[in-house]
Amino acid sequence: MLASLISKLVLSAKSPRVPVSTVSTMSTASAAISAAAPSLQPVFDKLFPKVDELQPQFIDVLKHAVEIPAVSGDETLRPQVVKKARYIASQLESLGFTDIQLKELGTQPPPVVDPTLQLPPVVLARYGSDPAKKTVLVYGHYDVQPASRDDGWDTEPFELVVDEQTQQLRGRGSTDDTGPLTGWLHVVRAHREAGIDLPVNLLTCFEGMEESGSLGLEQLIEREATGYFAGVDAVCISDNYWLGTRKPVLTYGLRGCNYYQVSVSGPKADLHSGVFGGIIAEPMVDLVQILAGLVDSQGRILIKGIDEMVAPVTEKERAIYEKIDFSRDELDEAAGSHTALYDRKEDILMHRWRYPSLSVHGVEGAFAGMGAKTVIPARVSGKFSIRTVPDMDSEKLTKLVVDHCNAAFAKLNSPNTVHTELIHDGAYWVSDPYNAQFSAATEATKVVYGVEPDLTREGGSIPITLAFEQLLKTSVLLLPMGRGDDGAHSVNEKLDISNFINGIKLMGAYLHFYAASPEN
Ligand SMILES: C[C@H](N)C(=O)N[C@@H](Cc1c[nH]cn1)C(=O)O
Ligand SMILES: [Zn+2]
Ligand SMILES: [Zn+2]
Repeated sequence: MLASLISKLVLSAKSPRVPVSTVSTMSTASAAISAAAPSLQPVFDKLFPKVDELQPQFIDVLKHAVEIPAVSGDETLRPQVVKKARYIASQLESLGFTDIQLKELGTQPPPVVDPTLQLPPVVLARYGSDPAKKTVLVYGHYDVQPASRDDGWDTEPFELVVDEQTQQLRGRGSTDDTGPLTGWLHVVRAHREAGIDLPVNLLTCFEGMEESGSLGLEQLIEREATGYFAGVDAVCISDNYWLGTRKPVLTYGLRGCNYYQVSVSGPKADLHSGVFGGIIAEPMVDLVQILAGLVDSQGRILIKGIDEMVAPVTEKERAIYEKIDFSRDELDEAAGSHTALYDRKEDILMHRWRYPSLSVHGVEGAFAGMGAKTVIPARVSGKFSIRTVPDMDSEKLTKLVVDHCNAAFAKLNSPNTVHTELIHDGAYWVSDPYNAQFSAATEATKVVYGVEPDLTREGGSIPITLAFEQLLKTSVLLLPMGRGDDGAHSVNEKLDISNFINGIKLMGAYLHFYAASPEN
C-alpha cells in the first residue's frame, strides 16, 4: 500500500529535474533479494564478528581523519583539506584499492578571497574489476563544517573523543561525513581479514567541497561518465541521518540548497562610530533591514513568487506522512529546546522535507567578537540559504531573490550600494524507494537491525546526488549511518559506536544483497 502510494507520488512529480525512473513495487527483483537471505547468512556469520573485532582499528582510522581540520568553507584551511584527501588515499592504498587518483578540479570560482585558490581533489579508487560482478560507486565527503571550542564544544572538535560512558565518538565529521566515508574502507578491510570475496566491484568518489556546494564535481562526473565511472550500476551515499534515534531509515529524497550573500558597501574603510556615527549611512543598518525582510518569525518566506513554484501536496502524499513514526518531542530532544514552529508530526515533516525554508546564517565583515568594539563596518555581507523542493527552478529563484533584495534596499533610500549573488546551488532529488538498491538495503537492515527501515526524505542537501543519477544513468540509494540527534553542523557532533559498527555491517550486507539481485 505504502509502496504504491510513494510510487505514484514519484511518478506524479512535475519537475523535469525530478527523476522519473521506472518504478518497481514488490517486484521479482525484490523477491529474489529477500530469497537470498538464507544463503548469505554464512557470509554474515563470518563478516559481522570480524567487524566487531576490528572496532578499535576502525576507531583509530577515524581518529586520525578527524584530527585534520578539513574545513572547505575556510580558504586558509585548504592545505588541511588536501592533507585529509592524501590521508584517505593512503588508507585506500594500504587496503589494496587500485588506480587511486587525486583528481584536480581547477580553481575555486568567485566569490573567493584568493582567485588562485585550488579546489580540493576528488579521491577516486577502485576495488576489483571483475566483469561478472556489479559495480557500485560509493560517494562521501571528507570536508567538514567549521568548528571551534568557542562555539560551545565540550571538547576539542578536531580531536576524536571516545566517550566510554555514552558509547559515543565525538568530534567534527564523526557523523558528517568522515565516519560514514571511512565506513566503506572498513567494509573492505573486514572482508579481506575475514577471507570473504567482496561481492561487487567498488569505486570511490570522495570529495572535499560538499559543505561548500560540491563546486567542480558535476563537471568531473560528466567527464568521467564514460571514463573512470564507466559501467557503474548503482550509486550509494551514506551522508545523512536517521529521522530519530531508534529506527534505521533509507532515504529517497533530499531538499536542494541555494546559498546567497547580500553585500552592502559604504565607506572606504571601517570607521570610528563616535566620529562618524549619525553623519554617514551605515551598511550594517541597511543590511539588517534587508535580512529582516526575507523571512518572518514563523518561518514564512517573505519573497514573493516562491510559494507558487512549490508542488502542491496531494492527499496520497499526506497519507505517507501520517504513517511515519515521529513526534514533536523528538524534534525538541534533537534541538535541545522547546522552540518548534509546528506541533503536528505531519506539519513538522512536511516543512522539513517538502516545503522550502530560508535560514539566515551570519554576517561577514561585522563585529562579532567579545567586548564592545565601537566600529562602523565598511562592507558587510549577509549570508542566507533557501532549501529548495520540487518544482522550484534554481535560476528563477535567484532572480526572485535578487529582485527582492534590490527592492528592499531601494525602499531604504540609502546612499550605500547593494549586491546580491548566488554562492552555490545544489539540486533537490526524489527517487523511487522500491528499486533493487532499496530492496537490498531493506534486507540488509532487517539482517543487521532486525527491523524494516522507515522510508524518509531528508531536509538537508547533498548537492551532487541528482547529477550522479542523471549523468551515470543509474539509481542512487541514501543509506544513513548516524542518528537524528548526532548534531551534524552543530556543537559536540557525535556518532554512536553502535551506529558506526552496525553501519559498517549494514554497508557490507547491502553490497551482498545488491550483488544477489537479478536487476541493477
Ligand atoms: C546532508 C549532508 N550531510 C549535509 O550536511 N549537506 C550540506 C550541503 C550543503 C549545501 N550547501 C552547503 N552545504 C547541507 O545540507 O547543508
Ligand atoms: Zn554531509
Ligand atoms: Zn554537512
